[in-house]
Amino acid sequence: TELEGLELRWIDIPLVSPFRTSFGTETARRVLLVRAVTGDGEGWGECVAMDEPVYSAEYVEGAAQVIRDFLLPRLGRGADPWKAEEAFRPVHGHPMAKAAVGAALLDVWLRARDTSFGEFLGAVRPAVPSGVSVGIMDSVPELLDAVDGYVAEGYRRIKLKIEPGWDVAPVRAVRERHPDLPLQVDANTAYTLADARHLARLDPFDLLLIEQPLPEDDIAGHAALARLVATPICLDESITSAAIAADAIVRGATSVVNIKPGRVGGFLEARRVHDVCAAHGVPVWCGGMLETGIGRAANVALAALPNFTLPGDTSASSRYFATDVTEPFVLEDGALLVPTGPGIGVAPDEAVLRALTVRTEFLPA
Ligand SMILES: O=C(O)CCC(=O)N[C@@H](C(=O)O)c1ccccc1
Repeated sequence: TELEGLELRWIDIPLVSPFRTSFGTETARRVLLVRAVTGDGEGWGECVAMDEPVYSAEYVEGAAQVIRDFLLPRLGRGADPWKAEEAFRPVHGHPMAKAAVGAALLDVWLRARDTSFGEFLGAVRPAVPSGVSVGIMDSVPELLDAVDGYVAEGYRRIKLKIEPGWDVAPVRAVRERHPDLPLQVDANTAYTLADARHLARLDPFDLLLIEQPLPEDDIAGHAALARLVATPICLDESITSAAIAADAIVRGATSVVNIKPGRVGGFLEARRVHDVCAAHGVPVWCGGMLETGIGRAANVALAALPNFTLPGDTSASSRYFATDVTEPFVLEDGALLVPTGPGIGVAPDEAVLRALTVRTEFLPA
């Protein structure tokens, strides 16, 4: 069937607590949602770009313009997710903008065929174990309180944000408090190869991995670092496609991969990254970008694929939001249930959406 148009919807959703990473602190999210309208109905996608280009080069206003001026015109009235991926290929970069449109088209395509994201992608389990990401805090006691709370909630893995000056001490404190807890760290590119000896001081704490210690374009640097530290290196920002995942793996730059559909251009490519990593015996886990229930639902379905063998940043809605845009995702025995309804299996609550909406714009195909 034909595409009638895309609705862009900007929402402001507050965070339950400030979230500090090596590139800044967030207290609320400006989120761009995309609703695809076709003759078959509608589908939803969430653009994971932040308000400012500090995680990667994309940002909300830029993504909206790329969708309006460069992606939608290339779709014409086409609504086929594969043809859309092909139509977007001449546009360089902008994976998060592409992924948001692609997810909305895939959602409406699957709803029309009464097929869930999980069935379509190849989910092999009904629930996925949840990890949780813990931001940089003002003090170690404050960090320990936060970690204790998440462990009490049942989270299966803790990820600590680190940066120079906040790394060995907080990791040591958490490890001493929780000797058997699956634990990993995320540097968000905050270190250099000169920090190798310092990062090796994390080796005694039995971490699952060190995520993206170096800048995203430094594949060779991560390969050199992997030879200098014992803890496995995991890449996030560096992995923008299945081909790049394969290159990073064969060059010894990464032995675990964080998959984020928005970072790689969409769910079709995310599955290719999963498959390439599986072919190399490299485990993957599902990263997070503080998604609302719309993006979270699709991520949970992806995280149920066979090679997602590590808990991801697929936390409960309450980790970030007092009120989610959809029915909240709730931790059950430390896991989230994979939605079974058609498409992403969830829908935004109209009243909540209206209350959070800053602006909408309908773009006719
Ligand atoms: O649980 C979540 O959704 C967030 C997990 C997380 O730490 N995301 C990090 C990241 O670098 O992966 C991030 C934080 C803020 C903005 C972008 C990314």
